Amino acid sequence: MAHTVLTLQQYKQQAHKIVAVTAWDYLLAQILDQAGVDLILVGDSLGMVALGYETTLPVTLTEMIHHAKAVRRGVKHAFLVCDLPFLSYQVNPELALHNAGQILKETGVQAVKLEGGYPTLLPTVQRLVQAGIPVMGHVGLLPQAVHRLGGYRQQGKTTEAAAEVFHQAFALQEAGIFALLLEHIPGELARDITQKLTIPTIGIGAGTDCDGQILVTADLLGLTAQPPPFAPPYANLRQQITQAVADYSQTVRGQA
Ligand SMILES: Nc1nc(=O)c2c([nH]1)NC[C@@H]1CN(c3ccc(C(=O)N[C@@H](CCC(=O)O)C(=O)O)cc3)CN21
Ligand SMILES: CC(C)C(=O)C(=O)O
Ligand SMILES: [Mg+2]
Repeated sequence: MAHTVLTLQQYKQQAHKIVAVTAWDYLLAQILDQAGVDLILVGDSLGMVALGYETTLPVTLTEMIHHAKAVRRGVKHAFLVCDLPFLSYQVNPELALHNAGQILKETGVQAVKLEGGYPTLLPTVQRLVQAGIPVMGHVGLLPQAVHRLGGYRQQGKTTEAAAEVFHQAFALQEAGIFALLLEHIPGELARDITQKLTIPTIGIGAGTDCDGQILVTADLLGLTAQPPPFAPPYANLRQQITQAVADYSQTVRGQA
């Protein structure tokens, strides 16, 4: 059975953890879906892992749509979400609805995710939800705000900063998001938010007490040259690929 927003809500109620990963192409998406993950995010981190940009800021709506269409063809069961890229939703709610709607129409993903919330983005979240588009929230470390934050540092460390993340989480739930991504915040803060919200939380670098976990697939597989400190590799594909190509090269050159 294909997953829906309801599956994710039930998982929270049943204390059944949500397994989420990112994808950017057909091949990996098909493998991830067949491996049985619950949620696949076409994350704008694809700008860094698949396109070689230094940050996620240059990623365009056209690029996200291109990758999301490829991912969609590989996914049959997982709930499929696409990140709204930088500047596709911050200008005003109407432009955000136009862009999010274009993503849903052209790619077949089921939901979109956007970074941040209170105060300016709440009307935007409401606008999308009213139009029938499920929206996932994202608080804590916001990679699209890397220049304002001064790096990819952990957020919510002081009492005031923690209260601010908490406030954002509640305001977004109130605005109608169906799930919330918590990135790079202390585990206790993520646990408190998870206990107090009725919608599921999905953590990355946010401890073990969220309703689910997400990792960038390149980090999970050990493909990334310099993964974030909170992303443990579950395979060593970078090294295995290097070895496979070395073996192949030796075979070919041996045929001289
Ligand atoms: N491959 C990949 N994995 C990710 O999880 C990811 C991306 N790319 N791109 C978008 C953002 C960027 N992320 C990152 C990147 C680096 C750190 C990191 O190195 N943090 C250090 C401090 C960095 C600093 O001070 O600037 C840390 O100790 O928290 C954390 C999250 C998470 N996201
Ligand atoms: C936090 C992560 C999962 C994300 O938004 C991305 O991969 O773009
Ligand atoms: Mg993202």
